[in-house]
Amino acid sequence: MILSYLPKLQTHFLLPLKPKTLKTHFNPSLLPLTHFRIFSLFSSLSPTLPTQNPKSPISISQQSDSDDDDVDVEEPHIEVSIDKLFVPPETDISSLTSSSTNTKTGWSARILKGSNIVLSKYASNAQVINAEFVKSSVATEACPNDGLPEFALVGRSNVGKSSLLNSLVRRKKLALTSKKPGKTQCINHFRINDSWYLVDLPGYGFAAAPGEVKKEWDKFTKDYFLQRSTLVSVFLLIDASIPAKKIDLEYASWLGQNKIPMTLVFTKCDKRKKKKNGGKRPEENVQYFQELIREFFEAAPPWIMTSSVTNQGRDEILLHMAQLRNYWLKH
Ligand SMILES: Nc1nc2c(ncn2[C@@H]2O[C@H](COP(=O)(O)OP(=O)(O)OP(=O)(O)O)[C@@H](O)[C@H]2O)c(=O)[nH]1
Ligand SMILES: [Mg+2]
Repeated sequence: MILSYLPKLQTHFLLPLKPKTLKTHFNPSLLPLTHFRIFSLFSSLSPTLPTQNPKSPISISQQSDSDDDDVDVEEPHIEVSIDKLFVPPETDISSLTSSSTNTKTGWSARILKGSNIVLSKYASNAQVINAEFVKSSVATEACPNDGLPEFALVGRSNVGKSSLLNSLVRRKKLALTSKKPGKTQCINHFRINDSWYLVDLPGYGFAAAPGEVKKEWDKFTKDYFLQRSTLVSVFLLIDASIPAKKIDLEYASWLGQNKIPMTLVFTKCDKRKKKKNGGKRPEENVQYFQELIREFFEAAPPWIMTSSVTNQGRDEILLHMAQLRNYWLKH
């Protein structure tokens, strides 16, 4: 096995930064939704997309099964232009615009629901059969050294990193969660199916911890990103129930500048009451974030909408992790 970063061969995975510095001020309201090219491609977890004229938008509904007070049953629509799709290497997307299956391989590309991620032939063995906590570390050198591939969950304190991990492994309390920001304080390794790791990290931004302690978290977390050779991709969590935060854009920018592969995971998509959340629906916040991120990235990073309450996006993230992992293992 060659322990190299997945994206080295593909600009789609590299997400190169434009040579720009982050603006100190941004105003999402200056970026109306009409700036998006109206061209939709979506799929559910059905084997192929329905036949569509690529110029006519496809409506996709995302139903919630939660009875949370903050959840409503409105079906959101997000539109993604074809040039904003995340296309894994060796993936032919011609079948996205037709129902035809590649006759040689019997395989046909599709887009994961609530995301811009095209599913490739590498997306196998996505189920979690077992998951176990392995260790907590506060330095990269102290992390497990068995060479297994891993995915790290990072994001602002309280964004839902530990909750997402529990959702992915279908366990309520494998990772500890709290309403109080600052719960996770170490690099926590969880081994999945004895073959790969999910890594829960401390949050950045506001946390119930002294400044010096938070600086220390930031230092060992960033050192881990820069040094960890088995890190396949970072999953940067963004709260979709509130408008974009500058600190999240700065974090995405830092990851990009350091060429660290990244997937954006929008959390708390079940929180849909406009009044409670600054007047925007999660899908609107997601779209604004896409627009803002375009300032810093030449290619669209992969992104996906999730909820640890309704488990929205759980199967899709596992499929995406499977394709990143299997590609990494073969290259
Ligand atoms: N409605 C809703 N609440 C969520 C979701 N994910 C997490 N939460 C809540 O958000 C709070 C923080 O969740 P955690 O998973 O502990 O967040 P974290 O990012 O690990 O936080 P730190 O470890 O402190 O950095 C908890 O009260 C969770 O129940 C979600 O998808 N929807
Ligand atoms: Mg946590």
